[in-house]
Amino acid sequence: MSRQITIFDTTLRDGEQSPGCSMNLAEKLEMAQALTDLRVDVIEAGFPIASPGDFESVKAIAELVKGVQVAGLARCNDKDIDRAGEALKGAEAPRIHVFLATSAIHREFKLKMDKEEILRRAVEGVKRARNLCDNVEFSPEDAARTELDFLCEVVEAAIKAGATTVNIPDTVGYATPAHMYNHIKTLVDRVPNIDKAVISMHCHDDLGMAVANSLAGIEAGAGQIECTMNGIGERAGNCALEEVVMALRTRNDFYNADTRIDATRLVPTSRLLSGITGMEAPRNKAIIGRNAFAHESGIHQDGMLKEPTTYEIMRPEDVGFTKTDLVLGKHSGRAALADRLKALGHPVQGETLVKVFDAFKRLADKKKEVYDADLIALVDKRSPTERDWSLVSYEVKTHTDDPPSATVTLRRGAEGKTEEQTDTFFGGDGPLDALFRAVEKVTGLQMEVRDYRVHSVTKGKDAQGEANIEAVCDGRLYRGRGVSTDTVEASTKAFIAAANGALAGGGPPADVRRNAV
Ligand SMILES: CC(=O)SCCNC(=O)CCNC(=O)[C@H](O)C(C)(C)COP(=O)(O)OP(=O)(O)OC[C@H]1O[C@@H](n2cnc3c(N)ncnc32)[C@H](O)[C@@H]1OP(=O)(O)O
Ligand SMILES: CC(C)C(=O)C(=O)O
Ligand SMILES: [Mg+2]
Repeated sequence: MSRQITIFDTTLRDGEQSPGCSMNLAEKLEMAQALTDLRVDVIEAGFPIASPGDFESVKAIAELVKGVQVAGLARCNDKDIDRAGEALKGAEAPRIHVFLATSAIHREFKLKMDKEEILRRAVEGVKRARNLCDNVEFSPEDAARTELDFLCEVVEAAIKAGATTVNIPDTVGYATPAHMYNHIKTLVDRVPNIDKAVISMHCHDDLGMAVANSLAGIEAGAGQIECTMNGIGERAGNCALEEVVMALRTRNDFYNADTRIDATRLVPTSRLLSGITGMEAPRNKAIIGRNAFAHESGIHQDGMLKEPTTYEIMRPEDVGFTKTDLVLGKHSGRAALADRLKALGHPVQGETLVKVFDAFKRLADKKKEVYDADLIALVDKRSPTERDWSLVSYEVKTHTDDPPSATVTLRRGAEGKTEEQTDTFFGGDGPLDALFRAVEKVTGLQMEVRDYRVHSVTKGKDAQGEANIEAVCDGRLYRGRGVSTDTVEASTKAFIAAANGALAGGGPPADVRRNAV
């Protein structure tokens, strides 16, 4: 049977200390409910002495949430502890969390207290909190940089005074996994009453090791992890809840430990927090980032289609994503392209797949990501007849003081028997008009553009533009559509498509349409 690790969430306290992450009461309440639904064991709701607003938030959260412990932070002084006790009065399961730094640097420069005074104040603080609440956590702040002998002494005294949890913070993110393992193992081996309290990890991410250090503590015997959603917190942040929870679950074979967390709520909770704080998680963030279950490389996509465990150690549904995302781009291969086209209702195989794949790669070289609409635009093409012109190249020159000029090269004919023609037009109302006139010169048609629209059919800066043109030729109306990442090219293609319609003839009378409108 797996050992159950307590998840102490401090998103609303240490997380909120992250510059730019302050939350108002309504936001804190919404977040506290989401953390309860996520099934964290403890919510550290705030630091009640910090401000009237923080006191009210802790009080409101304590009264709102059920089935979860609510903690309030306090320094080792009477006012802080009493204020925390007051804020937590309405909680179903309150916890007072008192802290006092123990490292030499903090003793000498910040607190200006010697070891003796630290010991005395820690004991007094824990005892005062115990008079208000049965559930008391003590944190020797900066424990990771505290002399081990003194740390053992303080921890033993805090437990004797009534602490039910002893939290071992790496306040400045200085530790490495071996360092943290050694700290916790030393406490386990040397503190005589250590079995009377739960050992907790509270690691910061200054060297990017908060999750690894927390896990090292679990290996050495810790039973609680303090963490925040998306890893927000002081400076580089705290241990990320989603990462440490999924590390324990995915590597249960190694840790033989798990949590009560409903992991399917990780992504929604992460997104709620990003929405509230305006701090988006990076795309490549483990577990909850947009790329965490996305694959663009052909070899990986092929593996994923054959068997998802080839390239994924967790299932996206397990953490709250709907599915794996096979992103089509310049690194993708035929397997993923054919799979996506089939899902879009355009199954292609054999020679057609080879041709579409070729066009897809050329498009992907121009675009960061190829979207479904791009693919449909690639395959949804009527086959050209021998009479139809297609665009080979264009050049357009435009200047504020000179009239534009445009040169187009068009091709027509069947395989092996094609002709290319180039012509140039000087003048016109603008670059597009000059291009359309150049097309007219090649095709020998006279077309009057009656309607012209261009819009984006895919997302992003490198989106595909779609141009639609209605033009009149010999009193009849013809429509054309063109798609490209370059809107000028899309427009020229649309005009050529309308011209091909005119070459075929048989368009509706132009004035009939006008009356209908
Ligand atoms: C590692 C951590 O995350 S600790 C939590 C950090 N979080 C915060 O600080 C957020 C909320 N803080 C605040 O709103 C304010 O700092 C308050 C209201 C708590 C205190 O404000 P002030 O009274 O103006 O004090 P200030 O913040 O300037 O300095 C902190 C004081 O607390 C003392 N102190 C720090 N930690 C402790 C402690 N655990 N126990 C007792 N005293 C402490 C400092 O020595 C300093 O005392 P001094 O003024 O006698 O030198
Ligand atoms: C208050 C304590 C637990 C803290 O946040 C830290 O030491 O990082
Ligand atoms: Mg902290």
